[in-house]
Amino acid sequence: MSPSPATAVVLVNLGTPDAPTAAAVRRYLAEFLSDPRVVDMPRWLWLPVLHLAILPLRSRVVSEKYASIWIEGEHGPAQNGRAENGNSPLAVYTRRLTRALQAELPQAHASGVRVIDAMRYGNPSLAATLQRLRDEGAQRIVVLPLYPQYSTSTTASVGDVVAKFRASAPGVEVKMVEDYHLDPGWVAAVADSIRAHREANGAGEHLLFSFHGLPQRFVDNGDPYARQCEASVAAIAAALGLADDAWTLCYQSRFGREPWLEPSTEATLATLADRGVKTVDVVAPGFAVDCIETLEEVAMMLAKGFAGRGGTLRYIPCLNAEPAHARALADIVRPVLQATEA
Ligand SMILES: C=CC1=C(C)c2cc3[nH]c(cc4nc(cc5[nH]c(cc1n2)c(C)c5CCC(=O)O)C(CCC(=O)O)=C4C)c(C)c3C=C
Ligand SMILES: [Fe+2]
Ligand SMILES: [Fe+2]
Repeated sequence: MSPSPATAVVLVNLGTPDAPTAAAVRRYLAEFLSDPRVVDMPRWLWLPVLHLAILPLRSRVVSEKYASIWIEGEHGPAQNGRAENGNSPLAVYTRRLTRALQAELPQAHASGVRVIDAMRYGNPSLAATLQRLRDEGAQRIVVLPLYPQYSTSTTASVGDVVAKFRASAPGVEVKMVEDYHLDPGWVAAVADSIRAHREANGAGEHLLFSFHGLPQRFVDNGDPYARQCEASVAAIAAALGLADDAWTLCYQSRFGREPWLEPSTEATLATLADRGVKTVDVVAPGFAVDCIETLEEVAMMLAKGFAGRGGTLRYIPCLNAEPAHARALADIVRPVLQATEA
């Protein structure tokens, strides 16, 4: 066997349950929702609420949603110590994107670069992946969180794991990409995916840019997420030459009772239906790959709700493992790799 390359790129996504069962969803949500970056209530208050009220109810309901989108028949070789979560769309597309990026980067470093996928929560664990790379002799690691827009709840949480690893492995150089919300290659790839959808299906009467939401309080406390979502959309709309009244930026996937970013995707669709709009295209440029929030919430539930109001919602898939996506990420990673070689 050839020795492992001394340079690695780690594509990090949020994470997903190992199976579409209540028990697996409970394990995953327990880890995810215990992260103070995600829910910042005092632990003594939040942990009892989480374990006694939220997890018992939500795990079963959400496991049925996962079951409705689980990808069948994907039994590729086990990679990166993965358990059986290979068939969650988020895991499948992240793994395919990792392979596509690997194919884009062969010449980036004299000794070759190994591209590997990892998850902030669940499997394959980011912390364990970084430790394994160190044990296998990696000297330089570039961590690329698959969040185009920076948020403390997502990117900074990956940063926490990276910071802990750095402290435990002073000999390894670790760089992390903070965001790529205005990267020209990424903006062009998203714009091209919308253009291709419009060429194939005709343009809908209105285009929604739907992003995962965040408590408004996070933004009030300085989280740049909403500003970066707005900047991404302005750049994508400009690349497409869209008129200002042809699109709306909105936020989906609300969780809990406090105010989240507005307007919500659901309320925006209701307003459009009331105005008599019949066809709406929805794209989700905050998600690198499709997942429960795009496939179940948007393409299934919100589409059903809009159909009930007499309209048609056409969901434009995420960039997933498209070659243009892998090329954009390669262009983002290459200069960081070169900077680590010096
Ligand atoms: C307080 C709760 C949550 C915050 C804050 C939050 C921010 C946030 N999340 C993403 C991206 C994804 N979230 C996903 C699922 C998901 N998110 C929450 C809650 C918060 N997210 C929950 C409870 C769940 C699980 C599903 C559910 O129970 O409804 C996913 C998909 C995971 C999958 O397996 O498919 C992604 C991706 C971002 C970008 C973000 C802040 C900007
Ligand atoms: Fe989320
Ligand atoms: Fe959700």
